[in-house]
Amino acid sequence: KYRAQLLEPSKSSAAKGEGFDVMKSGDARVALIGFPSVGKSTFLSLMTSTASEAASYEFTTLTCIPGVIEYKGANIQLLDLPGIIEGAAQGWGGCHLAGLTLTGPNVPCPRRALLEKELESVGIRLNKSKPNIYFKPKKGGGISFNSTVTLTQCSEKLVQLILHEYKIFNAEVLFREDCSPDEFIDVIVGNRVYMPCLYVYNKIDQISMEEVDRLARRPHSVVISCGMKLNLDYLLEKLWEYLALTCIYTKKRGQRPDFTDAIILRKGASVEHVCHRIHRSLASQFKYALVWGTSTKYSPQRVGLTHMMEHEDVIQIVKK
Ligand SMILES: Nc1nc2c(ncn2[C@@H]2O[C@H](COP(=O)(O)OP(=O)(O)OP(=O)(O)O)[C@@H](O)[C@H]2O)c(=O)[nH]1
Ligand SMILES: [K+]
Ligand SMILES: [Mg+2]
Repeated sequence: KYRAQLLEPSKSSAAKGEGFDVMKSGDARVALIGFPSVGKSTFLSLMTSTASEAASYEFTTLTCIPGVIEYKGANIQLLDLPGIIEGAAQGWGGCHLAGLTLTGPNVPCPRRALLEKELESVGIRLNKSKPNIYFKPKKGGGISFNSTVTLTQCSEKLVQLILHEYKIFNAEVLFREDCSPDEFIDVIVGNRVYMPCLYVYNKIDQISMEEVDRLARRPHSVVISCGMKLNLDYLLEKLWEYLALTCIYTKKRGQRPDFTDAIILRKGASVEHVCHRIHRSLASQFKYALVWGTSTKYSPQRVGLTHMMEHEDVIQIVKK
C-alpha cells in the first residue's frame, strides 16, 4: 500500500493509458523493454524501416523511437525505449505486448526477475489474467463474502482486514478462483494493466549451445541473435501468437474477396466488431452476414451479429 502511494503520480499516468509520447499507429503496439545495450535498437532497425541508433555504450537511446513491422497484413508498432533502470517504468497503458529483451552471457535469471519486479511495482501484470473475483462496493449492508472454490491463501477475515485498510466497509465479494491477497488487492485497486509478455534473449551468438537450449525452454521465451539474424522468423510467429490478432477479409456480393486489405481485430471478435470497424452505423442496418472460413460449419454460412470470427475468415454483409 505504501509503495503504491509513493508511486501514485507515475502510476496514474500508466493506468490511464496515455502511454509514450508518440503517435499510436497500426493494429497493435509492442514495447521493447530491457536493460541498456541488450540490443533493442538493433532489433528495431533490423525488423522495421526505421533506423534507431545502436552503439556499444549504455543509454544510447534516450527517447521513445517508434517503428512498424508489417506482418500478415497487419501493422504492428514497435517502440524502442531507453534502457530500463530501476524506478523508470512508466507510461505503459495502450500497449498490447511487452517484449522484454535480455542478453546472454551474464546470469539472465535475476535480470528477468528484476524487470518483472519493476513492472509489477507500477501495476503491470505480465502473462496473467485478471483475477476471477467479483467485487462490488455497496452503500450499506456490511461486507458479504463468498467463494465458489476452496481458498488456500485468503480467508474471510483477511479479506475484511484488507478492505478496511482501503476504507471499504460495505461490499459484495465473491472469489471464483483461489487468489492470493495481492491479487485481491489488484481487484480492489482496479487500475492494473494485464499484458502478455515475450521474453526475448538476444546475442545468443555469444553463449554456449547448452545455455541457448536452457533459455529457449523457459516459459514465454524466444532466443535470437540480431547480429547473426538467427531465429527472427520464429520470433515474429510468436509475436503474432501473443498479440492474438485476427485477419478478416471482406467480400462484396458477386465479387471475389479483397485479400489485399484485411480488417485486423483482436482474437474473439464478433461480426458486430467487424461491422463497427467498417462503418459506425453498419451494425444498425445489418440484416445477416455470409461467412466463409474456419469459424463456420459449412461455407458460406448465414450468421448473425454475435457470431465469433476466426483468423482469415471471409465475410459478406447484407444490409436491411
Ligand atoms: N554479438 C552481438 N551483438 C549484438 C547483437 N545485437 C546487438 N548487438 C550489439 O550490442 C550493442 C548494443 O546494441 P543496442 O541496439 O544499442 O542496444 P540497446 O538495447 O538499444 O541499448 P540502449 O539504447 O543503450 O539501452 C551494439 O554494439 C550492437 O551492435 C547480437 O545479436 N549479437
Ligand atoms: K547501447
Ligand atoms: Mg537503444
